[in-house]
Amino acid sequence: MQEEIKQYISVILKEWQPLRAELPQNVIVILRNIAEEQSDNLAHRFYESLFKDPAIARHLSYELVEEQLSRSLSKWVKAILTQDESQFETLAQQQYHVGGVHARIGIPVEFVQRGARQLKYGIYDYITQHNIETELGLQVMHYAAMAIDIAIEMMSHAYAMSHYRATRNEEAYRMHVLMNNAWQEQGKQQSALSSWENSVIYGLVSGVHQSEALIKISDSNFGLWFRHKCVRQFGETEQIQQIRLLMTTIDQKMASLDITTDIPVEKLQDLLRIIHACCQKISTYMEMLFNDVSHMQDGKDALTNLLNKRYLPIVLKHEVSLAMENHLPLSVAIIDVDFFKKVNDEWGHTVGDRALTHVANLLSDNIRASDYVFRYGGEEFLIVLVEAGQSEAYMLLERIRRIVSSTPFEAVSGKNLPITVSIGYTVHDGHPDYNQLLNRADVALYEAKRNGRNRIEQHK
Ligand SMILES: Nc1nc2c(ncn2[C@@H]2O[C@H](COP(=O)(O)OP(=O)(O)OP(=O)(O)O)[C@@H](O)[C@H]2O)c(=O)[nH]1
Repeated sequence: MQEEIKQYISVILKEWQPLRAELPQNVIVILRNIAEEQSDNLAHRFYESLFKDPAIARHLSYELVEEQLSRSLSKWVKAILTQDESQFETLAQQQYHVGGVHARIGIPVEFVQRGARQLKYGIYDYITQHNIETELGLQVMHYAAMAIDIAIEMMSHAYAMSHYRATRNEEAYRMHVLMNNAWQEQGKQQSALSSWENSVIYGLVSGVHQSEALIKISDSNFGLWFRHKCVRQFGETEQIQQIRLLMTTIDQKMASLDITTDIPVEKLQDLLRIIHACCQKISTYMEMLFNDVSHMQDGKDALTNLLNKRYLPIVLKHEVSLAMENHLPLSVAIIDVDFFKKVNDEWGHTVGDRALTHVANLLSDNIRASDYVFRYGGEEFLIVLVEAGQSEAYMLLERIRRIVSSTPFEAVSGKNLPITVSIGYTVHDGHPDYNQLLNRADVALYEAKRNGRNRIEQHK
């Protein structure tokens, strides 16, 4: 779990734990009774209030609520009202999980808050209907309301963070597009870097440095671009951090010069060597940065030219809501190259890379125009098969499996290697969280591997 979330949880638990620790036994008993007798009713009340608003239909179906969500919410109510401090840590993590699911499904936070209000009304009704003595009733209501608020706050935090990440991705994407032409920008900045290097070399060698202050790299045109635009456009990537370190090294070396006196030749040569080596490294990191971006910009994986994973959530979210709105089938498959490590080990990474491109090409040549194929991980691919239920997905995937195993891959001239893939797939079951599709396809893939590879398994 991220450090930021851990800290957040620890602050909230510090508030929640004493509330629970100080509860008198008779309050705990009533809370337990409410949980036992009322949690199903409260869950029902929660969803009933939501379905009064037609806007919720975009996010949830009655069937899903009936079959799954109501039960989960009832369990949630029980846990919030009855669990003690020893279980709070787990409870907190569950709130984060739920908040993340809500963000993926796109259930707005205000709907959850509206439903939570119904839980409080329900608990209040219980207290008044059971003629619970005022002081006791007040304590029950106080704890129940606080505990619900605390749990919802954690959920909302997870939701907001998830949204923030998605927005940041979108913003990064927009910034890339704004850059218009990455190659042009790259050329411009590479030449700003060389021109700074040249003027520093000239200054140092010709002694101009004694009369004019040498410009630090961080204050040069390149440095300004780096500090203001580059970091914002690319985010805190590994390359950005390396470039920053290299710039600091250069500036520190230059600051240590005594420019009022002549610099000894060896010292000068040493400095020039360092500056040159650092600038070359900066240049290489810049190239990597722009290379990644130009591929990111069109959502493509650099090696295989397939879609990269970054935009998978956008596609899956869209396809899942289309499937739900139009009652259409949808399948997702994860495809993994069998014993791929052996290919790398025996033939080297370059051949391994070519094998991946070979499989990627077979996949994209053999899916329907409507489907999506992603590079999902190292030697894993993911296919989104739109409007394909169990049998159609199986047919399409079986065709792909056969084509891969029967198309020769020439590792080196005259030497063909057998390549096979294992496939796990699953059919959308109406749940709005696309992560479930990914998890289920993954489990099925594991089965396909376990059952001997070069085969397909479906998760049911
Ligand atoms: N050449 C190359 N290799 C990669 C790339 N990405 C991941 N790999 C390699 O893929 C291999 C995956 O190996 P494993 O996960 O052990 O699985 P496997 O050998 O395919 O065996 P099974 O999946 O169990 O059939 C590792 O050796 C990775 O280094 C890549 O982009 N290029």
